[in-house]
Amino acid sequence: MITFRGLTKRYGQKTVVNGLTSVIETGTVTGFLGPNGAGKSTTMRMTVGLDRPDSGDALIRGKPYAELRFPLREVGALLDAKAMHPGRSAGKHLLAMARSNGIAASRVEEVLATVGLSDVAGKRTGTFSLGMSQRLGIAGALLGDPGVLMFDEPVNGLDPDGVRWVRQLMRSLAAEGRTVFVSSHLMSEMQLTADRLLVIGKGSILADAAIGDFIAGNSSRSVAVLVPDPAERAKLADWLRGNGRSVLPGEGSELLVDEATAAEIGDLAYELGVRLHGLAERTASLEQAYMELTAGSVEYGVTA
Ligand SMILES: Nc1ncnc2c1ncn2[C@@H]1O[C@H](COP(=O)(O)OP(=O)(O)OP(=O)(O)O)[C@@H](O)[C@H]1O
Repeated sequence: MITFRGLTKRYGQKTVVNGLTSVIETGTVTGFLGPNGAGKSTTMRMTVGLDRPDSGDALIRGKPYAELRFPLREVGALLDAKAMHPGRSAGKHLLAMARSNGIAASRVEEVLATVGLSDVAGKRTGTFSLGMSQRLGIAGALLGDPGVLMFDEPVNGLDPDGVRWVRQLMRSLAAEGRTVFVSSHLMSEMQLTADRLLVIGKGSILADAAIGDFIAGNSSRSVAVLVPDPAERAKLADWLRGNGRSVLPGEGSELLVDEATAAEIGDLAYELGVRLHGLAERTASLEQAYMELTAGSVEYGVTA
């Protein structure tokens, strides 16, 4: 569990993390989302003692990071994949980390195998591609077998196979009862990986919810209805509009009815004698819900 209590960070005049209060639960993957510059990395850095909060705190299983005797055994973090000594081999890099935290040297081989880097254990990390560095960073996070894991954009630079591997890894870490806190800009990936979401904009919380509730609460539900006969299509659309419903023409013979259920529209069509070729509820994607929620919090956007 990670607990944020009024966590606040200012750089000069700017408050980049503003009174963040939340509990990141064990046994779940919590996605940490927000536009560029929202304060995600700063929050994660403060959690592992790399930045000092101006007020408030972040606790790992109830303790500040500075009070953890062997921090790598409590919390593993991948924050900046390229932040390692370029002249050191992957194996030596992990061995140094293990030694500093009283972790058995045998863990090095284990985690290298887990991330698929056993064959390049002797290679200098400076020669690694971004994807390999990400894998090594993940190996470092797993090294101490910690109960809390934090990953800042872990799929950055990974190929599709690697992206899927990270997704499965996050899911299995959470299934083992660990706390997994992960930031990403890949909404489709987050939709597949996360149980809960913490969304921030300009340093403040915009949403803290289960992913299903987040999508339902930040997007409208619609039903796509396929009515092959134009006259019947107009009849159905007119009836709905006459009853205060919002109806938009879709592709071809399709109508899109806002805030409706398939059962409701199916029953109505039956009563009106309108023949249907299709009826499907459209659930919004995480991307749509996220875009609607964060529209006012994008700092570094371009106007289309
Ligand atoms: N060392 C620093 N000195 C001054 N400002 C900083 C420093 N580190 C971060 N900032 C500022 O804090 C804000 C939050 O940055 P942060 O990297 O935490 O955002 P983020 O949500 O991780 O963004 P991204 O999605 O782009 O990685 C930004 O405006 C950034 O410019």
